Order: sequence, then structure tokens, then C-alpha cells
Amino acid sequence: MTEPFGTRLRRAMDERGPLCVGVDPHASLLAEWGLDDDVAGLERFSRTVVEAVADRVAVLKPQSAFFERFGSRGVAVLEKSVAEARAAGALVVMDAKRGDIGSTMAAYAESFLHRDAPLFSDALTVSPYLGYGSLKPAVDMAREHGAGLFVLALTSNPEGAEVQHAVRGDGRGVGATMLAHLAAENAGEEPLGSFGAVVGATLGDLSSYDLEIGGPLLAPGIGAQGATPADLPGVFGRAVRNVVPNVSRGVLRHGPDAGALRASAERFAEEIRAAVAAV
Ligand SMILES: O=C(O)c1cc(=O)[nH]c(=O)n1[C@@H]1O[C@H](COP(=O)(O)O)[C@@H](O)[C@H]1O
Repeated sequence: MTEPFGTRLRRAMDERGPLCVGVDPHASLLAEWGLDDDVAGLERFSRTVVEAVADRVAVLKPQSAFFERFGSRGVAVLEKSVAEARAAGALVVMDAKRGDIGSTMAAYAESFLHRDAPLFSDALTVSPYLGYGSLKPAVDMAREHGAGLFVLALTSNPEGAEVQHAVRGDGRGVGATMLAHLAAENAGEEPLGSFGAVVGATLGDLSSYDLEIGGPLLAPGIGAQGATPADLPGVFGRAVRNVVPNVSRGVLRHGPDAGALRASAERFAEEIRAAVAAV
């Protein structure tokens, strides 16, 4: 019986620190690295990142869009990257932001959360904006296969507010509603539930939200989007102990040298450790 994602994530965070490095092969980064904007460039980029950091960070988060751009051959590179990252001991969060009516969601769940799927990942990012209940097939599949979800609750981009800060008829905000659904999903799970929220590190003081969902909080926005590790306690308060801070371009811009990538990830990891320890 596979251990639940939350249990595996807690252990990885405790052993390796909570940093998540994003594998985001932007065309502009391929160019900066002196690589062609083609499948060979994509493969070289991804392999370099995985080899540089997958043996030391808790989580790698490949952004599927940058691989899908190249069609089936790009997806083949993604499959290989997931396998290599997992073999090196990192947990993989597939950033594909899926969300659809329940019957279609079941197929997305089979694609990423069934342990026999070629793209099986430890967790998947999903959008709850067809209604949280539409995610049920993914929740069920994740539970059965020891995987997890990260549900978009309060995203790092400024445009997210028009949806996520909207207030429902009962006075509760939409983002807060997603956090409450996740808290219910994780109830009783120790040491950490498998159903996380995405909450941007860019959002400033979130003390009006109940971030104690019993599961992890994936926090993108550090580096290129302007947030810093030192911001984390102010944004997350005591829930910072469950935060998985993501850095993509802030690390990736140091390539193609593997040593420089590793050094950058280690600097972010150390700054995060220091910031979290102070809470
Ligand atoms: O789900 C995500 O990972 C995500 C959610 C969010 O609210 N904001 C956000 O930036 N992301 C992703 O996190 C990564 C951030 O990349 P950098 O800004 O380069 O560090 C990208 O892959 C985004 O797609």
C-alpha cells in the first residue's frame, strides 16, 4: 500500500527542506542557455535541471505547457523528466492546472494520478473554478494511488483577485471557500494531508484567511514575480511550516551550469530555512 502523498511530502520537507524548484523551459531561457528552441533544447534543459537539483530538493514542479508546446515529442521529454526526478528522490508536482466537468476530470485524473499512467506524478495542480465538487474524481484517484492535489485557491497573479476575492451570497469569499473544502478533505490526516492549496507568496498579509487546512500550501511567486523567502512568515503566519515555496525562473536563470543552478537552489533553500525558523 503506497504511503499517502502528504506523509511522503512531510518527510521530504523535513529531510531536504521545503523548496520546490520549477522546471519551466521558457523559450527565452532556452535562448539564454545557448540552446535551440526545439525538442533537443528542451531535453537538454530539463535533464540539466533534474540532474542538478533532484537529489537535494523536496519537490520539482515541471510546468506542462512548456513541454506540450512541442507536441508528442515534448510530452515524451516530460515523461522522462518526471521519471528521472522521482528516481533521484524528488517528489514531482505536475503543474498542468487541470479542471473540467467531473466525467472529464476522471480522465485527467487517470492521466496524472493513476500509478500506472505514463505521466504519473506525486501530485497535480488543479483548478476548482468549475466548482470544487467537479474535482471529486481527482480527489478519489489521488487517495487510491497515494498521490495529491494542489488546488488553486489564491493565485500569485494580480488578475486572480476578481474571481478568488469575490464574495458569495453567504458572505464567504471564493478563495476562502476553496481553503475550507481542503481543510475538510484533510481532516484527521497526520502528519499532513495530501490535498494542498496554491497560495501565492506575492499576496501580502493573509491573516484574514484560515490557512490551517491540514495540508500543504504551494507558494509560487518567489524570485521573478517579486516575493522573497523573507516575505513568507508575513504572508503565511504560523501556517508557514506547511508551505512549499516554489522558485522557477529565479533558479533557472543561473543555468546552464549545473553547479550554478545547484548553488542558486541552495541559497534559496537556506534563506527559506532561516525565514521559517524565525517564526
Ligand atoms: O500553480 C502554480 O504553480 C502557480 C500558481 C500561481 O498562482 N502562480 C504561479 O506562478 N504558478 C506557477 O509557478 C511558476 C512560477 O514561476 P516563476 O515566476 O518563474 O518562479 C510558474 O510555473 C507558474 O505557472
